[in-house]
Amino acid sequence: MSHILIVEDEGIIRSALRRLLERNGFQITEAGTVPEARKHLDTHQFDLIISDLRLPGEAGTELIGEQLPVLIMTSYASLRSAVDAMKQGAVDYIAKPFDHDEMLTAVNHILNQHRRQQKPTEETTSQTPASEQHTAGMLGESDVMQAVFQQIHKVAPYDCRVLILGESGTGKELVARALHQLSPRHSAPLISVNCAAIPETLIESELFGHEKGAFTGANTSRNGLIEAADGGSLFLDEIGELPLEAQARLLRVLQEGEIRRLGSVESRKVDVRLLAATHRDIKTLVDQGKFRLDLYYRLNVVELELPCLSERGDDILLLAEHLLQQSCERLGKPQARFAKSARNALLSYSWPGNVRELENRVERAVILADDTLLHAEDLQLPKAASIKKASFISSNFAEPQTKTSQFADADHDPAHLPADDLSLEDYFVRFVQENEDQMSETELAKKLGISRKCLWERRQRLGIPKRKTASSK
Ligand SMILES: Nc1ncnc2c1ncn2[C@@H]1O[C@H](COP(=O)(O)OP(=O)(O)OP(=O)(O)O)[C@@H](O)[C@H]1O
Repeated sequence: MSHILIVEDEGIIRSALRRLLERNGFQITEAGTVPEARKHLDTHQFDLIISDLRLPGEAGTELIGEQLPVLIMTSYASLRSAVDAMKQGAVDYIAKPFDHDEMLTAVNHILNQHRRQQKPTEETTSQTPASEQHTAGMLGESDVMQAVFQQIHKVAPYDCRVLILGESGTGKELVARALHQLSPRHSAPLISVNCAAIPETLIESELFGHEKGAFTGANTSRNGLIEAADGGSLFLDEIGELPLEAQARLLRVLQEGEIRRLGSVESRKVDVRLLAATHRDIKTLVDQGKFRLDLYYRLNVVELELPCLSERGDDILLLAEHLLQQSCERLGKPQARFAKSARNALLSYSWPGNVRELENRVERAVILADDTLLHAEDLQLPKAASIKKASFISSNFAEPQTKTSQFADADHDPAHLPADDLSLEDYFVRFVQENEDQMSETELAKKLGISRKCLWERRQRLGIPKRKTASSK
């Protein structure tokens, strides 16, 4: 079980965070100040420190450098202080009040990454060729993944822009992290922005920053995320969703190496390495007039394409075993293993949701199985006939009998139900699946009467990643 040290002087926040993390299987120790935290560090082994930035006496950043990952919380949601913390070596930051899911995602991500980083060190001593097996936490022994790792190692040291392509859940964000970690910029921040998750009206001010009074509600001036990445790398995920106006501004930044905040007449120099990713076929977006050709050329200095999970052969088992071990540890369950039937099922399923879907199915199997030997049924893989749609829908749900997971049976797939029988969620799923090939995320959100951020969040919650289609990769 991972042991986390929480350093927070506000008792209410500290105990709320403790409850959240304990409910999710972590062992917790609390401290109110940095000296108190140091006493615990002297006597106990920890896997992660989560510390408030501003504490009475010494700042939370004083704990950085203890050989442990430090996640900084800041109620002063100023990007500047968070970025400063990252420059000093914090692995991530989170603004208070934090969202529970966001906190758990950050914690799990950091712990996974930390564990993976420990492994290559152990393996280097036993002469394993590190670059071929693990590239900054990515697993894969298949030829296709080895080719990807080689490309990453070749490209990372140079300052060139990289466009990462691949279906949803194939590991595009991990590739961006690897490129940053293996680059000379690794000690500066990597700022990741999901262009599909930021409301269209805010995207320009988030990226480029703004001056006071630049628009209604701009009460103070603010740095944008591009400036926050100065000296480091900027990862623009789902770049295909960037509105055309923001594309024009981004193009200017790339051409001139300068940024102009909204409402400002002055430009500032920025030194940022741009990494971008999309699951869409960006050339089709260019043909449709939705993506600027000149920006595409600027971004696409090196193109790196990730194979779908089903093309990675035995890597499916390698990843599944790894995820199984991680899930058992995280959930505090005895170590489980796959029976032959489960291994065969893992290899013959088509994995439309790729590694993310595999993660979800393995974790659910660990939670629900009564035994430590997991069988094919425990993975609840949809039958061949309903794989294409049903597998997306049930992949994120822990309970086997939820309304959504019953779609694994094609008769209950919302695509086959008459419109009158649909719940609002069914309707949402059906509408998205029927229209996503012809519409951009912005158009879909507009038709549904919700924001793009909300669309993105619901896609995550309902487990309907954007899928490969004629107009998307
Ligand atoms: N080769 C790999 N080894 C280990 N874990 C992996 C690998 N590839 C992906 N993952 C894990 O799968 C999950 C999805 O990966 P990631 O978020 O990088 O995918 P993505 O392509 O960026 O997805 P999306 O397009 O939906 O944003 C993450 O939890 C990541 O850690």
